[in-house]
Amino acid sequence: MNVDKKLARRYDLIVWDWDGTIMDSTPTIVQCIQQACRDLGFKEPDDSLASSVIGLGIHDSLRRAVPWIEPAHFSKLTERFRYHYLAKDHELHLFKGVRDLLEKLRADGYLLGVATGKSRVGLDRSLQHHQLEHLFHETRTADESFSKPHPGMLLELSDALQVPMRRMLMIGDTTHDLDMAVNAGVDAVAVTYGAHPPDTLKESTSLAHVDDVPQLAQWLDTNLVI
Ligand SMILES: O=C(O)COP(=O)(O)O
Repeated sequence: MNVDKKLARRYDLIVWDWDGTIMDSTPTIVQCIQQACRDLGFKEPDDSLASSVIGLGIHDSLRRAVPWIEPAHFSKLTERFRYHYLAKDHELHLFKGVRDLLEKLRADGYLLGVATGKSRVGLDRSLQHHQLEHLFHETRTADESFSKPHPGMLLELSDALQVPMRRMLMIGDTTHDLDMAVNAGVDAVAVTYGAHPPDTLKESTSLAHVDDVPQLAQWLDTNLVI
C-alpha cells in the first residue's frame, strides 16, 4: 500500500447504524409496532411516530411510540412486537449497493463497526443471515451497551479498536445516530433513505446528507481522504 495514501486518510474507523442504513427494514419495524398494538387492543401510532423511535432500542422505542399505555403493558407489547418481527426478519434485504460498498471499504483497509439499537441476538441473526459477519471488526448493540443518543457505543468501539474519536465516522439514518455522534465528538454522515425524513435530519449536525447508496459511496470516495 502507498504510505502517503495511508497517511492522508481522514478516518480509520467507519461505524454503521443497522436498520434504515444497511438494512431496508423501516416499513417492517413500523408495521410490527402497529400490529403489536392491534393485537392487544391499544391505539396504534401512525407511521411518522412509529418511524421516529427506530434506533432507540426496543424498550425506549415502544415507550415513545405508544406513550398512552400503562407501563405494566410494555412487556406484553414487546413480546408481540418480537413475535411479528421474527416472522418477517428473514424477508428483509440490504439496501442495494451496501454490500459492495462495505466490501470495498474493508478491502481498502478501513476498520468497520456497527452501533445499533437492535438487540445482540437480533443483530447477530441478521449478520449471519446476510453473511456479513466477516466484514465488521466490532459491533455494539443497545441491550449490551448504551442506547442512542448516549455516546457509550461509540466510546466502546473507540476503546476496542484503539481509534480516537476524531478518526471515526458515523453513518446513520436517524437523529438518534447523529446525536450519538455529536455526544461522542464523532463526525457523521446522514443517509436520508431510512427511518427519519430528510428535513428532520437536516436540522441535526452532520457533515453531509446523502439520498441513496451510490451518493454515499461517492461521498466516501471523495471525503475519506484529505
Ligand atoms: O431500533 C431498532 O431496532 C433499529 O436500530 P438501529 O436503527 O439503531 O439499527
